[in-house]
Amino acid sequence: MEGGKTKEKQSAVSLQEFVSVMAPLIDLEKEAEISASITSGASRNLDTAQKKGSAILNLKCVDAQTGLMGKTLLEFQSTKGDVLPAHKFGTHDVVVLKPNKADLGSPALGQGVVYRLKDSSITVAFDDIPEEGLNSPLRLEKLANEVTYRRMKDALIQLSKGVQNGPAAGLIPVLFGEQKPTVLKKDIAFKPFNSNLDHSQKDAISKALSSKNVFMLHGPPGTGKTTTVVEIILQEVKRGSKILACAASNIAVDNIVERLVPHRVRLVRLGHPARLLPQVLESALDAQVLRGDNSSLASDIRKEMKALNGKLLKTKDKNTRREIQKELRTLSKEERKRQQLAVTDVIKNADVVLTTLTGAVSRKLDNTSFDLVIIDEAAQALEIACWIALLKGSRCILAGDHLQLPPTVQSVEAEKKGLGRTLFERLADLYGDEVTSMLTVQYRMHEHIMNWSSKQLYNSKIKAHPSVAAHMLFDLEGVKRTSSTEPTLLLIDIAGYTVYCWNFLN
Ligand SMILES: Nc1ncnc2c1ncn2[C@@H]1O[C@H](COP(=O)(O)OP(=O)(O)OP(=O)(O)O)[C@@H](O)[C@H]1O
Repeated sequence: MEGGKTKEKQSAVSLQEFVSVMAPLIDLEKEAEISASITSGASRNLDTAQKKGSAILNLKCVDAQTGLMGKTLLEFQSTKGDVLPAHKFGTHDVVVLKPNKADLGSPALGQGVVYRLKDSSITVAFDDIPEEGLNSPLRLEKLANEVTYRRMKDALIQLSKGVQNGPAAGLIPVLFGEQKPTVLKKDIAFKPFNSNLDHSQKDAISKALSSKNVFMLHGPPGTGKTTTVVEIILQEVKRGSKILACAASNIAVDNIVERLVPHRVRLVRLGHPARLLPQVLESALDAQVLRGDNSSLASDIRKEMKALNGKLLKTKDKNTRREIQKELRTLSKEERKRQQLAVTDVIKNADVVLTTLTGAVSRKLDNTSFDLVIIDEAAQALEIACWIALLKGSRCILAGDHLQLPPTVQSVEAEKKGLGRTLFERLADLYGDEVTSMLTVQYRMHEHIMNWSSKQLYNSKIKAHPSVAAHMLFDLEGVKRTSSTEPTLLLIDIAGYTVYCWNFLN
């Protein structure tokens, strides 16, 4: 396996060492994130919070729409001008809505996920519409993502105890170097769904299919890592495997969903609808639940309950009231059961469940185990986040490139002590070529751009596919051949206003 020239191999880590080292590092990282957010001591004051970008004050609610699978979308604008003040909110952030004048620690009117951002407005998806307070000035506060840390801590606890009988019982010793990985001696032949696969992709897929516990797909930039992951999923579904496919980011998960949908795979995408790309919403759990029989039964029950509640308000007779309340309790129990059944049905019937790594902790997956857990972009995910998903399966495939950017770690101390060292990198050191295949044909860039990284990082093994090897910007439709489109690579030093131009063709 290619490991770059400067990287030093680190010694194997035991399960117990991993657990004891990681637990305090997760706390450090959580503290670093909280201290950058509104709840920190440094920003107890709302104006400071707004200056830091973690709160937007003086908002008015200008529109409310239902949609997005039962969520309520509330749009907010500034009461003080056309443009929102500078802020650090992004789509997918979890936020709370409060009256503008409420104290920092006061309860929220509602919690939601940022759905859309414009210069002049911010739209948030709420599960329930806040009942009161929307007519007064409001503010939004960005929440530190504490849930993620809690989920990682839980995975660590599960790892350290009680997993002996879980689905990953056989996988854990292999990933901590206590047992050797098992690989079938004979490569598995398969009939590809994608007829364009190159030799390195086919070879990797064959090896992935013959792996018994762990396989690593090393995909340098533009070499078709996700294309290969999709083919592996299709082949595994054909074999009858139930698969959990994850990545650290929502966008990477959606990318796989989009590529699987044309193959009519029975799949379900878990996650808040406000966080999904519009083109994958049909595959979302919420959408499929709403289409199910149990869900329409639950909705009938809710209508019945609404009518009964109306009757209850008008009834004075004690006995009749008691009867109605009893009936309401029974109906409420039935409604919850139907909702849960609707979710269970969808997950049970799916061959592929797709979610972010931290989303894999969902209660909805509590009683489901998988034949295979696939993690895309595994070299950009914290190892402990990978374990949230890995604990649910007996076999795993990790796809990534540990020679590209590592995951972002906010705490300098946690970074120094190893929080950012990925499972992908660790296994590359532990087992290397034994469990790894590298993709070697790239489909993205001109050969001259590729050559540098190929030589420095991948032992000159990467080849450019003929379709891109010599392609130039001016080959694109509508792009003129000029001094700035002629060079293969143009670096502009904007700090010194000096333009350096490398024309690799000369
Ligand atoms: N065998 C192939 N034949 C032709 N085109 C291919 C092949 N494999 C991948 N591609 C194309 O190469 C591009 C990169 O593929 P893909 O997105 O799967 O790669 P990746 O390695 O995941 O990318 P990234 O560098 O973003 O991680 C895509 O446009 C894809 O369609």
